[in-house]
Amino acid sequence: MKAVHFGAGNIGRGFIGLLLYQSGFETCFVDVNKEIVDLLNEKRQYTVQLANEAQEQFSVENVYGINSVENPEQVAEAIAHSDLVTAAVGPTILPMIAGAIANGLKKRLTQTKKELTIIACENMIGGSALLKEKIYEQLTDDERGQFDQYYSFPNAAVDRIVPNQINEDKLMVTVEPFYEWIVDQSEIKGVNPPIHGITFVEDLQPYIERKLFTVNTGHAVVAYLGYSAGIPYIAESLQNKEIREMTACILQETSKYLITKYSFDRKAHMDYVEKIIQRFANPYISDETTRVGRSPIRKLNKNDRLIRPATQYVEMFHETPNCLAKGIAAALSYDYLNDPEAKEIQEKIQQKGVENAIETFTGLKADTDLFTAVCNNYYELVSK
Ligand SMILES: NC(=O)c1ccc[n+]([C@@H]2O[C@H](COP(=O)([O-])OP(=O)(O)OC[C@H]3O[C@@H](n4cnc5c(N)ncnc54)[C@H](O)[C@@H]3O)[C@@H](O)[C@H]2O)c1
Ligand SMILES: O=P(O)(O)OC[C@@H](O)[C@@H](O)[C@H](O)[C@H](O)CO
Repeated sequence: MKAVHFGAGNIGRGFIGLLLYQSGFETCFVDVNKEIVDLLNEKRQYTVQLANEAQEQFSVENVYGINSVENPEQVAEAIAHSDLVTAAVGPTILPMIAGAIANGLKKRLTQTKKELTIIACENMIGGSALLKEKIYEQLTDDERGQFDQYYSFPNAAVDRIVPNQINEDKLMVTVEPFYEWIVDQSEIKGVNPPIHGITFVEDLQPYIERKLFTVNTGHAVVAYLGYSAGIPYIAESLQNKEIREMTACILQETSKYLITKYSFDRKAHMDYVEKIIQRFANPYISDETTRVGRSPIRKLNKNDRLIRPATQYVEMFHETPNCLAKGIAAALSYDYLNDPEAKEIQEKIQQKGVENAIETFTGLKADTDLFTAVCNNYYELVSK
């Protein structure tokens, strides 16, 4: 079996590539990073190491790379002969890989009429659906009809903390032991991809919201508050009492929303939250606050980990989630200027004021209690 995976980065190599190999796939990594692609082609294998006391190592073999800038034709050819296409490039990059996937899928139709599953493994609601939308924008009506018949784009939730790597061996990836990959099987045409480690579900919504609004909401807040306190790493940030308590409070708010919306068992959900805080505190991982806080405009989007649980909370309980409001304010105050999105937010705040920035980046309306709470928390944070 052959898989084409876009994005040979942390999660691509450290999670998706590992499970694909363990499930018997040959994996073609498509990336724009020449160094990584060349190394994959030279070594044809790499090592994944677990971030725990035993530091267990796994060898991932049967891999190669294609540089999509230099060799777009090879990418199309690989997709035409593949049994699975996956991606982990980041939500904002999905539109940029859509053309290459569209070309490959068109070529595939000239050679076989077998079904194919395409899965975007990004931290967002509806990642594969967005990829499909961007691919379909490039097709004729006739091609859309054929794609509808053979290709499916099930959404997914992917969970494994993979920090930025600082290994001498540039292909090696250190990952946390925990992992979860959940795929919406109701969308799949033909048989489910035979990957050990995927959990197939009929309705992904509870799983993706639980993951995004617990792991990623909590993670983002630790990152922004940690950064603002001058702490470079996530685990170290959690040792700060104020940050730990604020994170717990925010996760109480998202839990209240999730438990009410999806009727999760309270005890099981609170155990899930506790386990996640322990994962953040993993002493064998050095995860930078600037990695976890990266792309704050994306994270402040109305459908992402901060605003969506806050607005859903207001809608459901008719009260303001004050801790989430502080987390949102912390994201707005994130002034790591090497991050282009943080820079853009800070420039907007300087030029037009924080009220304008809140409206622009979060979509919150100025006459709401949540907007006022975010604004007040922002002024409090920056005056410290
Ligand atoms: N790292 C994690 O802990 C983690 C966990 C779960 C989900 N995710 C999600 O996985 C995605 C990737 O995250 P990551 O941490 O692996 O990031 P990363 O930066 O390590 O990897 C992204 C890779 O995509 C490549 N890329 C960029 N543009 C490309 C293009 N046009 N074509 C092909 N490849 C391209 C980059 O060169 C890089 O190798 C994100 O959506 C992230 O939210 C990450
Ligand atoms: O990848 P992002 O930028 O959406 O979020 C940063 C981290 O929270 C994220 O990568 C987590 O490590 C991951 O989602 C854990 O499963």
